[in-house]
Amino acid sequence: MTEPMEGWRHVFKLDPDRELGRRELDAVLGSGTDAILVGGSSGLTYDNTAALLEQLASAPMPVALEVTRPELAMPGFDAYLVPIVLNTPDGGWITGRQARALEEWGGLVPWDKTWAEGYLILNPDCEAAKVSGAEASLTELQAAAYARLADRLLRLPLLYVEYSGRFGDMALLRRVKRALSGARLVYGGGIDGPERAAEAARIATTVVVGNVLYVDPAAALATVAAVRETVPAD
Ligand SMILES: CC(C)=CCC/C(C)=C/CC/C(C)=C/CC/C(C)=C/CC/C(C)=C/CC/C(C)=C/CC/C(C)=C/COP(=O)(O)OP(=O)(O)O
Ligand SMILES: O=P(O)(O)OC[C@@H](O)CO
Ligand SMILES: [Mg+2]
Repeated sequence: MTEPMEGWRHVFKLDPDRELGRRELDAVLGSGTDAILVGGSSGLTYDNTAALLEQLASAPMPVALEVTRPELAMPGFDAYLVPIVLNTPDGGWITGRQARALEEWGGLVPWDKTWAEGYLILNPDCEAAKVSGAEASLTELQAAAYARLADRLLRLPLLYVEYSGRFGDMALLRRVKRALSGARLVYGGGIDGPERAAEAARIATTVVVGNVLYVDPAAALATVAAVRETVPAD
């Protein structure tokens, strides 16, 4: 991977703090998804993350870790993504915690497979918004301004529009897309089956499916084909 998420249209996000049966996990591994992202905004520990990594040992697709705590730094993943929350007034979640973690891990980070992930958190009720104090109720204009900031000023490789737990505003997502020139647009939140997956895939380059896997695995698995069959409208 020379660019982050290169070739990833559909991604399943697995949360080490939640249980997925072996049968469901095998179905994910055989689903044809482009990648697995291991992440969550609370309850992640070294032990539960290492255990999930072990369960994913036979994955035929890349397995990446969203590094949300310093103690999750561990070898064995194909890629590491470090979140930066763009829309929080609390600098601790923009660069503070990341810099402190790099004091400890900086010399060991595999930089050729590590990237920053600019997060625009837009569901005020999601855990990530609460944890990071994100100002998540944004107008289209405000969201597009953050997109330009990420893309043009900070030149981040990824912009992750995050509605975790709720399906987002697709008109806003389209506006964000138009504001980007180089950053890859990643969308996640509230995809509960193929229809919403296709809607998001018409706009975003990468579509992330999380919670539904734990409540309705069949609906989750059906999102893979839906995303693959959808051509993004530019
Ligand atoms: C081998 C080796 C040393 C590997 C190195 C790995 C590495 C790159 C280490 C670098 C160290 C480093 C920089 C670590 C970062 C530490 C850190 C504290 C970063 C801050 C992360 C951050 C901004 C978190 C805020 C919350 C957030 C944006 C989380 C992203 C994931 C997310 C939104 C998950 C969804 O959560 P979920 O639980 O599903 O939400 P719901 O409950 O609402 O559904
Ligand atoms: O869990 P859902 O709502 O599918 O969201 C996926 C992902 O964006 C969470 O970080
Ligand atoms: Mg989740």
